[in-house]
Amino acid sequence: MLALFAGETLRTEPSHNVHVDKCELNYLDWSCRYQTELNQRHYSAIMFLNDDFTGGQFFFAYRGNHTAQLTVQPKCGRLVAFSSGQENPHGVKAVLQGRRCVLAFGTRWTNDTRSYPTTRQGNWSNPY
Ligand SMILES: O=C(O)CCC(=O)C(=O)O
Ligand SMILES: [Fe+2]
Repeated sequence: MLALFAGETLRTEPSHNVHVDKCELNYLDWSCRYQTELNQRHYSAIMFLNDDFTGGQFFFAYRGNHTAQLTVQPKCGRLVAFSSGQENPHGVKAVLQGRRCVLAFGTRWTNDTRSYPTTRQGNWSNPY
């Protein structure tokens, strides 16, 4: 059953599909394709900037499917931080009403100062 409150839109598709920040997921076998790019993320964080909307929960998904394992209710000032690899597939449920604002951080912890190509070249590999 789906309850709809005043002003909400009927929307069920996620606002942000389940994904992994560090790599591109192949949804057929949930394997990861890594980029050898300097912008590859190691750690991610999301800061919620408001909570005057409905829906839009952040969730960590079970590996291998798109359902929520752990849901985080957006709250202004709340920070969710996690490592960016395959261990943390996540997404955002449908925003039903209002505007959802977040600040997304991505960090890369490495002493590696080599420069990497900024475009995908051939097969991707994980240098780490
Ligand atoms: O908006 C969010 O809560 C998550 C966004 C996200 O997962 C991302 O930018 O990679
Ligand atoms: Fe993400």
